[in-house]
Amino acid sequence: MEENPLIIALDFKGMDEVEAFLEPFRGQNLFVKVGMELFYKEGPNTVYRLKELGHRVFLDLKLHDIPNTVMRAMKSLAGLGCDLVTVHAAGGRAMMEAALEGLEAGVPSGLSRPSCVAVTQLTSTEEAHMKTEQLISVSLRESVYHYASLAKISGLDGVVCSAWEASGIIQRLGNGFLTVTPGIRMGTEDHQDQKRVATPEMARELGIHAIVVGRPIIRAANPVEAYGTWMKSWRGASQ
Ligand SMILES: O=c1ccn([C@@H]2O[C@H](COP(=O)(O)O)[C@@H](O)[C@H]2O)c(=O)[nH]1
Repeated sequence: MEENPLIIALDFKGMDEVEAFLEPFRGQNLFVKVGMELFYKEGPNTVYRLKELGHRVFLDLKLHDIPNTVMRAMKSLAGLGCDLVTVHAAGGRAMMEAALEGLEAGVPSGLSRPSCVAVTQLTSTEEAHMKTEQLISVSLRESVYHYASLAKISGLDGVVCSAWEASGIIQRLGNGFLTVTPGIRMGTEDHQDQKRVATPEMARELGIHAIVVGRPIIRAANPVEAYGTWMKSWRGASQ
């Protein structure tokens, strides 16, 4: 993964909106995230078009199914040429190993396989809800650390977690294991449905590898200006 990317979540209804959003960024190579809304509407052409425009693509479909199904699905996704994909760690070790097997089998010759990271606990989850709804009795941090260890043992490249758990994961599993963190907001912003949030400066200080930012940039009045401001906060003096 390129040094500490800020990944823009392209949470749009369709490619028309994506093209309009990206037009003012022409000439810049971004790292963008395609989620379920866009992929379910537009399909693989989304990835082909974004790659043609020179962007890196995080295809965030959060696969969670039986190992055989995930293996076969990952084989298809690897053929699209995306750079990063996701599974849910709750699917278990056999499922995560199957995901990697599928990615390795499906990657076009001459390309390296997409990195694969596991979602631990969604950044919209609070500890109280995790305990009552998932019946997990350990702390949310412990649950995230457990899922992260499982992902590492399964051979994955890293995890999606919140900034609140990231430094603990890096301490436990090493700096080579990626921490990708959504739930990033400037101090004064509306958190919307995000619960475990941090600012870009905090994320940088915690040693996080990549942040994911959607609405604060894609819904900004001037997205190019907003992206510049966010990059400055995220990269600090090195920007
Ligand atoms: O735990 C998770 C996993 C994925 N996401 C995704 O990241 C973006 C965040 O968008 P914002 O608009 O900045 O809240 C979105 O696409 C989610 O699907 C996450 O938020 N938390």
